[in-house]
Amino acid sequence: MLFHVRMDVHIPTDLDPDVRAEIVAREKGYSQDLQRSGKWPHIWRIVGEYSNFSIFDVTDNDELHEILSGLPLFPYMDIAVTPLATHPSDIAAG
Ligand SMILES: O=C(O)CC1=CCC(=O)O1
Repeated sequence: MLFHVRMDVHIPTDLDPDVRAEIVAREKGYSQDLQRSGKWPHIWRIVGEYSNFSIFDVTDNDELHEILSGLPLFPYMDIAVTPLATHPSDIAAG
C-alpha cells in the first residue's frame, strides 16, 4: 500500500544543541535504512520549510503507524497521512 506523508518538524528552540544533533543524526540513519529496504522510496524537502513530502510503500496502516511512531523526531513532528489508490488514467498502471 502506498501512502503520501507530510512531516512538519518543530524542534523546540531551547532543546540542547547536542541532543538536537543526536536526534537528527538518528533520524537520518532510521530514514536511510527504510529507504534501502524499499519501504520509504521517496523523500523530498518542501522548499522553504522544515518539512518533507514522503512516499511510503508498506503492507498496511499498522506498519506505517509503527514506522512513523518510531521516528526519532516523532515527538517533534506534525504528520499528515494520505492513502493513495491507483488512478484510472495512469498509463503506468495499464
Ligand atoms: O528533515 C526532515 O524533514 C525530517 C526527516 C525525516 C527523515 C529525515 O531524515 O529527516
